[in-house]
Amino acid sequence: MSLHLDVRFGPRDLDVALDVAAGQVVAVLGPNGAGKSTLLALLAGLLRPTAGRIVLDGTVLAEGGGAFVPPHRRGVGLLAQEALLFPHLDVAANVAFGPRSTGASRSRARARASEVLTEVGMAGFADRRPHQLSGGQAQRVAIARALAADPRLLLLDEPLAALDVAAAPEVRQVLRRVLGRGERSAVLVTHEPLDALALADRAVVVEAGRVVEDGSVQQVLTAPRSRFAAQLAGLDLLPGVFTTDGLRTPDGGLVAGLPGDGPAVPGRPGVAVFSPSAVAVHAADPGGSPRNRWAATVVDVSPRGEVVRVRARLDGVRGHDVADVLADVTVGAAAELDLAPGAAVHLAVKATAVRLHPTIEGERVPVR
Ligand SMILES: Nc1ncnc2c1ncn2[C@@H]1O[C@H](COP(=O)(O)OP(=O)(O)OP(=O)(O)O)[C@@H](O)[C@H]1O
Repeated sequence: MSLHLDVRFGPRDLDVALDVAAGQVVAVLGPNGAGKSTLLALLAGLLRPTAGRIVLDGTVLAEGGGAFVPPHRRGVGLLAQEALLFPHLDVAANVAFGPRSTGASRSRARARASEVLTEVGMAGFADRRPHQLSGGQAQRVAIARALAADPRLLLLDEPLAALDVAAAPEVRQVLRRVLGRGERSAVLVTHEPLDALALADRAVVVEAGRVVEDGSVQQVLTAPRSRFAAQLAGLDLLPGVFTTDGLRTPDGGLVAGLPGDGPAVPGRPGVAVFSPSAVAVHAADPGGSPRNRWAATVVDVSPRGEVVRVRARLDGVRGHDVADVLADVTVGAAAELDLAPGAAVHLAVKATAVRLHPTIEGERVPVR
């Protein structure tokens, strides 16, 4: 199976292109309201794209203003946050429901249910009713139900989000097993970077209805190019435009750094990424090289284990919260500098601690 999607959904300003190769698991990350659920709804057939198309294994599932395959004929399985089992059916009948509704005989559907219940470690629960299951067990049954119809593509919408901390690991294990063999393609919407690391091969970051980042999960979390991924990874990120000397940031300054992944083409957008631990905080301008020094105002100071995390807003930028820089300083330094919201500070970070990555923001991801 392979998925090719290049769609617009006008009412929610979504414009996304995405290809998923056979057996690949793609995690879709992004802030609230970014369009992740809308993307899944378009794939599942709950919404029609206003333009563009979705093609699964050569079959056009939906085309703006044209073809539209209804949800139950798509060969797409959807797993939601809640298990949503039929309360009046036992576990086996819940799982057999999918194959039955696509025409399998009763015995064939039962046999298939038994196979997938074994796969998720729930074979011993076939006769139970949903109300006799824990949250984690119910979600494992829901996974079995999604698999029973042999979907060409699995859609997972925050499958662990509704589970308590004790149940999430066992369900994550089951998903690892189910997705880890490279036999099933899946799109996994998650807020949790650990789930992306544990379950996905690739991560796509969606912000404001656009793909702003697409790479291996590792790459997205260690060398983020989007504000959202930088927050997930706990890194600083300043957006800007490349010049021949570095990256011009919204405060008008120039950031120098080491090359990142990809070319720094003058005039093209990029980001400077660095760790809060690499940022030095001073009461007065430390002087020295003119680069990578900013006058800033402290907006928040919070303890964080052994260090104090300072959030400071660059003075050259107005009403632009992307220009906040996080700095981790020792408790002693925070006291000595008398750091509190409103304090004027100077920040400095060495060029060798900064990576300059090109970004795809504002561009369409090329469709292969
Ligand atoms: N049923 C709806 N009707 C109209 N607009 C909607 C509807 N659902 C979502 N939207 C809007 O569409 C945009 C994308 O929302 P969507 O739910 O897809 O984001 P999301 O990334 O899934 O967010 P979350 O992480 O909060 O679930 C948002 O601006 C949202 O307000």
